[in-house]
Amino acid sequence: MELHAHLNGSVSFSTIEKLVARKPHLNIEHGMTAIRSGQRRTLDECFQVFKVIHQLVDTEEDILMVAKDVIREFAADGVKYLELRSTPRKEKTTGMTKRRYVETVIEAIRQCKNEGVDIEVRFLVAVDRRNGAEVAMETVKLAEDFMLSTGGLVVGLDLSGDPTVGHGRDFLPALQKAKNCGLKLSLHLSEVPSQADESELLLNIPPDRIGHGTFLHPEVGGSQSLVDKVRKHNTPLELCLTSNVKGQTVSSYSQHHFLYWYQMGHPSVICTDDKGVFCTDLSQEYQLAASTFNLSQEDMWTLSHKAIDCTFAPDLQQQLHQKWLELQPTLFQL
Ligand SMILES: CNc1ncnc2c1ncn2[C@@H]1O[C@H](COP(=O)(O)O)[C@@H](O)[C@H]1O
Ligand SMILES: [Zn+2]
Repeated sequence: MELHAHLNGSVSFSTIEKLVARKPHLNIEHGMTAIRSGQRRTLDECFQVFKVIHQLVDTEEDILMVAKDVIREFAADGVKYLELRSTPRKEKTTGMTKRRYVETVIEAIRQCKNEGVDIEVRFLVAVDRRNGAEVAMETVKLAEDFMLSTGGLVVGLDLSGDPTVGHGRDFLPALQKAKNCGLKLSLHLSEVPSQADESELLLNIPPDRIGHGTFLHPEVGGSQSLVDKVRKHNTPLELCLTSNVKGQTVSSYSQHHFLYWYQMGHPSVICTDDKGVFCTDLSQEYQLAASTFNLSQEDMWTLSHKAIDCTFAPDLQQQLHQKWLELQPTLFQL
């Protein structure tokens, strides 16, 4: 179950190579698009990496290839249900529009389905906080249109982008509108310190899931009132270990807030965030969680099983539970 994956952050090395071959004039090397093992960057530097990738992915053909490759790679890793998220982008130079951007991602999802790739994929339209409130409102309208026209493939809205830019209050009307029209909300919350006010405000909506939530609890500068709100609504957290450690918002794997929420029995879903940029995959994230927090195979199985209840596709949940039941004996003996 992969519930938090940004499309352009998930581009693998082999896909980057194909993109570089299409655009040699950009002089982009792989060191500029990924943060390797042992390397760390500030979150700010991570956002520079996304800019480089966006230069490489600027046509409909690129989006189609990238989305199909990413879906196939998640499937090859054993992921059975994927919620992809991406920020619709307009590119003047290539004529790509935001609408075509979303249509192309949907096309990639449909093509993978027709080709028999063993994975269910749903899409969240992303709002990049850098682009401000007006664009956010336009994005919600776009997401609503696609939710209605894609037969349930577009299921929600994500709020992401550089957390140090803008304030959540500016996005409240757009987020509220999204919620009212039936889009599920996954919000990046307290990814960096000192955002308790913003998180308080956004938790009142309330969102359907939380991305990161690194600094929500009192021990790291959040507050009990924030934790209480999250618990009251039983809002699942999407937790991305490598992303937080490589982006330096968490000092080491053992310090990751996974443990805080997991020990509380709160719905916590392990995700990759940006498997390409952070050079990881979902299996590796599960492995890291297991080895860092001394969790058994059974614990890990239960963690992935419980994630089914956190999806934005309730229509698929029964089918996924069935799949987990069938898969369990083929993987290991509990
Ligand atoms: C590391 N933590 C993070 N925090 C916040 N936003 C992030 C992110 N990682 C990725 N994104 C968001 O996803 C975009 C890239 O994918 P798409 O072009 O949308 O497919 C980034 O530009 C940023 O807006
Ligand atoms: Zn994210």
